Amino acid sequence: MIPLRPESRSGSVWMAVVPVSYPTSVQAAMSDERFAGHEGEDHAQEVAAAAIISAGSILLAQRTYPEELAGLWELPGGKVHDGELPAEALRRELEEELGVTTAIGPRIGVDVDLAGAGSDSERYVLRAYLVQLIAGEPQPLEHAEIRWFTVAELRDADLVPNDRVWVDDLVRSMREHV
Ligand SMILES: Nc1nc2c([nH]c(=O)n2[C@H]2C[C@H](O)[C@@H](COP(=O)(O)OP(=O)(O)OP(=O)(O)O)O2)c(=O)[nH]1
Repeated sequence: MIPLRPESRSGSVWMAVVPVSYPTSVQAAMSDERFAGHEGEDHAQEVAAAAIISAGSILLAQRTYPEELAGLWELPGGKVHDGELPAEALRRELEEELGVTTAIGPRIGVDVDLAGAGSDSERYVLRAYLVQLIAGEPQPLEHAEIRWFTVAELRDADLVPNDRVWVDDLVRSMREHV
């Protein structure tokens, strides 16, 4: 069985979570990303990843491919398609990968350059967003497994290499959402 929401341990209530409104400045910054970089040759496609944090734990997903990443843990998410906003793409990916409805919040951590993430010659940049679960019970629809990690477990986890730079930022957010 998949360990589900960490609140089942603490007994606190999850189902009452409602979408949050983010400040206009945050929304504007997120919208602007669709147009960022289109001027020059330096344009990078985005991979959007979700930091789903609750009761001091974070939901990670175990990759099945490619071979060098199989078995490692990542934030669920995926590539932003042409014409999509990052938040739209992330909501779509989380519906596809976990079967949940989500609200996408502000960015967390630094941008990570992904060398050769695609089969094409595109450059990719990986970005993480704080995300709230709105409806549905997360399921591993496209991953080997999903699991809630405590701070200690996250520090010890076999993360995909690119995500390791985010650990301190994730821990800070986990401590704010206890
Ligand atoms: N989703 C996700 N991808 C990550 C993370 N860290 C990291 O290096 N990546 C890399 C792995 C992949 O090279 C790329 C994202 O690919 P993906 O396979 O998740 O995205 P996707 O579903 O849209 O792509 P595709 O397989 O359909 O082409 O970013 C992370 O935390 N989450």
